[in-house]
Amino acid sequence: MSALPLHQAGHRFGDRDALTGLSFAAAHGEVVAMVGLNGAGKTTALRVLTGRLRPDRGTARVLGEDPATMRPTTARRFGHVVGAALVSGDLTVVENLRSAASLHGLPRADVEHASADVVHRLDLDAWADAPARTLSAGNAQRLGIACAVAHSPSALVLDEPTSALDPRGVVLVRELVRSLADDGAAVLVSSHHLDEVARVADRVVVVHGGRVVGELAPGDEMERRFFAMVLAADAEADA
Ligand SMILES: Nc1ncnc2c1ncn2[C@@H]1O[C@H](COP(=O)(O)OP(=O)(O)OP(=O)(O)O)[C@@H](O)[C@H]1O
Repeated sequence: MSALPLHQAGHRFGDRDALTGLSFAAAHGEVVAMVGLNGAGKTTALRVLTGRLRPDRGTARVLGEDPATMRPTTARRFGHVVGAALVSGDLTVVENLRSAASLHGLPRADVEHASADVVHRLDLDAWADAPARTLSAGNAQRLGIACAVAHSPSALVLDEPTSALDPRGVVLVRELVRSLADDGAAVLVSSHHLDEVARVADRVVVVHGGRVVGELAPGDEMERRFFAMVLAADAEADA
């Protein structure tokens, strides 16, 4: 079953079309990457999926529900980082994680273990007792992701999750995302890095001009095929 479908989603900011009939889905057990040029519509699509924007047309569903009116029981099975993460600067890394896990409804008995586990998986051990506001940009990004996954969500949406990360962080996030999908989660990430998504994604969706213009199988010549799709879409729009 598809956990994260968008169907013919449209959204306009003033006189600017951000989404122009965007459709795709991520199923349980798969990692789908959305790639596209700056301004293609990736973040707008993810904001629709997290309920922060209502599409002007079309539909979005997360775990079978409209994200804007999602029941709390469903929201607890969802994790996302799109824009600012749900992190308090005054709380320590571990306190933030306990808080995020509890807010997502993790049983009290499991909160401690889940928090410690994700701290370790994202190599934040040395910062466990540091206030979040003292973290470097890369470690703050790791913490935001950690807070989104501590409850082992069934659906996960991450906007450019490795933009501030060092090469080790990139590998750790890749392993984390992969293991969540292997455990059955539907994962959707946006990225600018074709070589990186090729390593983690089952499918790579190309967004251009607010819609999906093709799909790349991870592998050779992704860059060439990416630009061929984008140029073909531009030529079609100009015709
Ligand atoms: N709040 C806003 N107000 C007006 N226009 C917006 C707003 N947010 C996005 N846009 C416009 O919508 C279009 C899609 O933007 P979006 O941020 O979704 O692109 P993106 O693919 O995430 O880009 P990037 O790779 O640069 O992050 C762009 O033309 C952008 O200028």
